[in-house]
Amino acid sequence: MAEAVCRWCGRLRYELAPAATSFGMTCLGWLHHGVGVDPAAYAGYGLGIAATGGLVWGGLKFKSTVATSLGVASAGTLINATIGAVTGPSVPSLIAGGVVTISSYAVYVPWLVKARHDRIALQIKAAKTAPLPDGMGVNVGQPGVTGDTEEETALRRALVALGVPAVDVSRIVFTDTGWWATVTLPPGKNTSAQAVIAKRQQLQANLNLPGRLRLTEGAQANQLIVRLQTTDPLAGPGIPWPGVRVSSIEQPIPVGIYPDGTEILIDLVDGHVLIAGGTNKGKSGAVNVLAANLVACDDVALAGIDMKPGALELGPWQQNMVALADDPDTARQVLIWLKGEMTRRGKYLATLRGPKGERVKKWTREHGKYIVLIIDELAELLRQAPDVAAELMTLMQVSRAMGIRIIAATQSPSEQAFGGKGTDTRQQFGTRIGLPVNEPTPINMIMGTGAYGQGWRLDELDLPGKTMVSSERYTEPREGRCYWIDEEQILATSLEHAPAGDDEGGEARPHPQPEPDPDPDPEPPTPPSGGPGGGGGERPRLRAVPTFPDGSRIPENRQPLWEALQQAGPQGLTKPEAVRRGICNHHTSIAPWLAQWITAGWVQEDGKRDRAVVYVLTAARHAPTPEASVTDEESTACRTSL
Ligand SMILES: Nc1ncnc2c1ncn2[C@@H]1O[C@H](COP(=O)(O)OP(=O)(O)OP(=O)(O)O)[C@@H](O)[C@H]1O
Repeated sequence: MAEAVCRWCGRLRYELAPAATSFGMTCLGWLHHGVGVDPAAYAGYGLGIAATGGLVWGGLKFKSTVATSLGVASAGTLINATIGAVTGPSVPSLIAGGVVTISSYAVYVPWLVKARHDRIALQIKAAKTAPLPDGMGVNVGQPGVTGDTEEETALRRALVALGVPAVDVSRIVFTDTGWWATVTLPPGKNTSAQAVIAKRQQLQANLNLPGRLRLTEGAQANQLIVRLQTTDPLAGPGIPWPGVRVSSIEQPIPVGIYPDGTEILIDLVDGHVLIAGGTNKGKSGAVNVLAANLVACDDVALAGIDMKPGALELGPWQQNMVALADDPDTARQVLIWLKGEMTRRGKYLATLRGPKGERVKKWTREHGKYIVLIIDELAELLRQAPDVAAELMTLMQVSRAMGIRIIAATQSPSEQAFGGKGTDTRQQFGTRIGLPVNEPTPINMIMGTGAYGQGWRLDELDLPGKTMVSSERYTEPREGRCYWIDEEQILATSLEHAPAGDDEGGEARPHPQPEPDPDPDPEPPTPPSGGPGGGGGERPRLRAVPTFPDGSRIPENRQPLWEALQQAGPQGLTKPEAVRRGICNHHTSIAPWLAQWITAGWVQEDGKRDRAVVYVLTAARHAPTPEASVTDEESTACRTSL
């Protein structure tokens, strides 16, 4: 309390000076009255009043405002003290004190305002006209540019040296991690908060205080919030993930913490989530923390698209997922399935009525499981399969009401990465988890238009996993750090929450529908009768894409010939035989294809049969392991049954 009062008095020292002087002199007079005033003292008071009167007379005569003002102030103060000394604490003394104080303010306030205005104007002029040689800065050593703390003084002087002397600096607030203050900037050409934010490095250098400087725009365009972080509680190798914390997707999922120890919460039911940042800055960490919590939710069916070859990132969660795609073809199938599921759910919701007979417009866990699709490397997906952008857009726009959520992670959040003009899916991400980036350019792409200027400085996040989250819950930029989940935790969590009793996962996720057809069926099946229905939908059946031994895709028109060669085995196949089997007709030119395959070493000519060349597929010897071979079976990366 005492400290707060002292700070307040320190801040307003110029404003309080006349009142303090008058009060002090009145008290001195009363003290003198208390100890007894002798004739010599009366003579002293008289002499003093005469001398100050003389000063006033001299000042008026020689037209010196300073001497006159000084004389009037001193005379008033002395008269006040004399009355106090003569009468002691009394009504006349109080009246004299009041009159002197009020009169002094009548003169002092206009002077103070003018002096301050002149000083600021002078500083601005000095900064703008640069009377000093370039690079020397403005001399800010003059008394007057001071605050009531060392930090405020440093800040004021740093701003003056930058050419934007503060009109006002709010009281500095000290926190566990540093301090912050709101600065009101002067009018001028380049004195807006935005302009100062752009010169952050220079201001930090001018400030010359240890710590990291952060600047954001305040409530008004001329207000600047200055934060200096002197200690970083989020530093260090990582904040260990505390384990699964939710049992339903409708609960907020903790993904990290803020410096004050509060958790960063993601409300997945509120909307889709974008996770974006530079390479190796912690995207997978954030994805895994979300996935680890989601696999533990009974009301979630998880699906994944991982564009890292071999589903490197989402692979560990495969057993907890209804489908995991790892290439454009299977990704396309997952999206088609999801769209079918969306339609099915929409039709199911349309059959439901609320307690008052109203239509049900929003999916909740009572209607069945939510479906969460995690896409790792969104940009890569849209680059390799640009045609899915429209599919994705539809899903993102419409699927929320049907209990479908998308979590997309990307490291190159360009417009193209979101589907390009017309299908820019960015607007659909209600929650954005921004991770460190190497340069400011992608910040507005990730956090939204104008975010950089509003302080979403992802480029200033200095450690992997550091994050700024924008969502309905968090509207102000604030630095936090994602939990770090290690491989063992991922494996243990995945195992713990894997569907029990069946490696293929069939038993663990009871399905309201009979085993689905091999091809995704966009027709909405009838919701199950009785229990809470419609939630499960069909597990997508992802088919492996036939490929040549080098992994490239076999074009559709060549697949029958390739398969016929496979079936023929060492006996080989001739063109007339191929024609007889309906693979081609006499006019189809299959020679160029066969020539290509011979060049690639997959097919060999093996003499003649009935005067026609026999072609034998030798690629079996080069073919990959059975798991990866081209068959009618599902790809192992893309499990299909629940
Ligand atoms: N939350 C975190 N806390 C501490 N360290 C982290 C955190 N997240 C990531 N890291 C560190 O950064 C490294 C890279 O993280 P991660 O693999 O998640 O990045 P990424 O952005 O997914 O990479 P890529 O660009 O290859 O997809 C990790 O190996 C780890 O050392």
